[in-house]
Amino acid sequence: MNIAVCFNDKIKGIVSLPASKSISNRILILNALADSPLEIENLSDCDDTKSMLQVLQSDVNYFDIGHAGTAMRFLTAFLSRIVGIWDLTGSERMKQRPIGVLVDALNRLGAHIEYREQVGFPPLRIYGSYLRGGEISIPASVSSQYISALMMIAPYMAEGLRLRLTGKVVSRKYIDMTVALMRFFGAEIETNGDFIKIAPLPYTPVPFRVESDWSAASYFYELLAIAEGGEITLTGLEKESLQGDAGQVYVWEKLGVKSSWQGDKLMLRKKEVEIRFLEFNFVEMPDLVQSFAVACCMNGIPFSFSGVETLRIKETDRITALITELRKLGYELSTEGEGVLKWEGTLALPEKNICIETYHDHRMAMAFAPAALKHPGMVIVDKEVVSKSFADYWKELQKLGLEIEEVK
Ligand SMILES: O=C(O)C1=C[C@@H](OP(=O)(O)O)[C@@H](O)[C@H](O)C1
Ligand SMILES: C=C(OP(=O)(O)O)C(=O)O
Repeated sequence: MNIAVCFNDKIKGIVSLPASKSISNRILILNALADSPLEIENLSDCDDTKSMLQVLQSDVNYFDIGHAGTAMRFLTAFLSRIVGIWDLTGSERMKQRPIGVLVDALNRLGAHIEYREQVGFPPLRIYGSYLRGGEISIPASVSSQYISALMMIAPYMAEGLRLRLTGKVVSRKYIDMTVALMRFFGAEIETNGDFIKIAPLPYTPVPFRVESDWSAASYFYELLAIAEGGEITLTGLEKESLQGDAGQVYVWEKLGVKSSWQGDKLMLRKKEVEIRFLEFNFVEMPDLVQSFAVACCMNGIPFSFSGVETLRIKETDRITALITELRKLGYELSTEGEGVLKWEGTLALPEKNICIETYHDHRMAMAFAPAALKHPGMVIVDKEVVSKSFADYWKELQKLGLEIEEVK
């Protein structure tokens, strides 16, 4: 369904954030490997976690995990050590998202995985069996999810795993999250720069509560950054978070949103904008580029964002999507090589009837919605797309004064 969106002038309220999908999908894998009988508290109810659960609870051997990158990558590794023949596929977009680095690594460690269509991409046929393990080098510049996937099954490889990361390491904070969660389940891991050593020591089941999602928090920061005034309370977040996206707090401060903890609640308030230009490297927080790009344009703050090369292989090519859709609102963005997205302040005439395409990407819908503060009545295509990570997104925005009208 497509919707026209606008806001009442007062942005004030309490927002309940969804559980982290990254943590949920890791804990499901760790729990399954540990054969844990324990319930996971506050597991995400998002599509990507449902995709993961559907596979882990199933008794068939053909799985379609839709758009869920973590499910595709983590399950490829997980299934390669479960005896049986498994077919793993996903959405049309998933078939364009590379997986060769992970498949090559697993095959070198003793797995047997074949491509069903295009070499290097899903769908896959996985002949699950015993994994020998050992030492390998793996390129770390495409997706950290390949590394997390290998690491999580490493305690169940006969020789354990010694991983040498090569090239530029992207999304490293997600690797750190994997290390922390594995240790919580009793794994023995030594890290030394880009070398990771994991002992062949099975996990111990532990009770676990999933914290709320810091990536989802970004849309409320963004909303307040664009708004004239207001106050938003976010619930469920951890201050000492396992999520790298918690680092966004300091960047929003520059854009005029101050955060303060009141017990376990995070209060967001307006303050003066500190900068006229935002230069930031997003290599550790790739999922936040859309929120910051829209916020900066709406506030007339030119920017240069580096570390964005992996955005081309996410749910959509997010670089092209941002350039195309922000152009409709009157902002001319450009790129510099593969790794930089920038806005030098060049304006164009906004379109009359703005209609934002979302390209099956939850973060396009979520990041563009706050722009309705400046463009009331703009249309967002396919409102349901948000369920990939945040099914109640529109409901939470409505608490803050969003009005939604269904349109054709
Ligand atoms: O491990 C994870 O949970 C994730 C890692 C990141 O992907 P890349 O490592 O492909 O950048 C991130 O963009 C994704 O949303 C979730
Ligand atoms: C990139 C994302 O997810 P995934 O790679 O897990 O599909 C995301 O949620 O922004």
